[in-house]
Amino acid sequence: MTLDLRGVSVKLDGHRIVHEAGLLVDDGEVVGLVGPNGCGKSTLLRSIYRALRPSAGLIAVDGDDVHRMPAREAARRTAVVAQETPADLDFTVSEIVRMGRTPYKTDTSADEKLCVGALERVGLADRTERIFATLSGGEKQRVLLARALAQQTRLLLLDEPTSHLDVRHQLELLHLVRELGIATLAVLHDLNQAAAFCDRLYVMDAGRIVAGGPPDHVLTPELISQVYGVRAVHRTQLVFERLAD
Ligand SMILES: Nc1ncnc2c1ncn2[C@@H]1O[C@H](COP(=O)(O)OP(=O)(O)OP(=O)(O)O)[C@@H](O)[C@H]1O
Repeated sequence: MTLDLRGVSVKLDGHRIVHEAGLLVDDGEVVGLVGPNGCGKSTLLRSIYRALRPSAGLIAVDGDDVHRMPAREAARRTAVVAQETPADLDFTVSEIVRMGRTPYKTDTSADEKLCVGALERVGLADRTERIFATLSGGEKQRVLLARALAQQTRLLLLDEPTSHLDVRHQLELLHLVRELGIATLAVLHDLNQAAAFCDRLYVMDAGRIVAGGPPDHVLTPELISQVYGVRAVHRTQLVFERLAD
């Protein structure tokens, strides 16, 4: 499954927030989207999962325009882990994860098994009957990932998936996503983490994609200073790894 964006512009309330963005995620590739607050990353991601319609350009998943396919077909191809929405709050954990099966119109014991398996993978099999609203921020984020896993798509979109997670759960989520081996586009804020975890990065600034390529090529001190207005300095620091590694 590939994701191909060409000349995508998105307007909100008459303001052009994303300007002619182009990017590519190949099958099995993990690609990061980084950039300063307010540069348009979430807006671009929302246009890919059809929460917003672009004013211009093409968003193709496996060659087909996502905005011209039925919603169910789009949901069979693309899963998203974004921030929680108010609509999720009153459901139990297992109900939320079962929503991942909605595009398939089935309700079988195989679906049930898949959902239990997804919750096991994120380490929350013991929370199935809890009301989503009562979970911690990190637990909520992992439930939303379990829902995306249950959706069994070949393309995964992640919007700041580690923002509420402690260091161990951050590493576990990132490793889990890598293990899935599916095309992934992730909005990330931690540049070191993005560099370690992604095959390629795109950098956004003021609504435009200003750089793209392997992390080492993209995250130069010059670009970081131009885009973020800070100096990048190499220093020895604590690096965190999973105990299993
Ligand atoms: N309805 C709206 N009308 C006008 N501008 C909007 C609207 N919604 C969002 N924006 C603006 O669009 C810009 C891009 O927002 P977006 O959430 O895509 O940025 P982001 O890069 O994901 O930021 P962050 O890193 O802070 O999450 C921001 O300046 C935001 O204020």
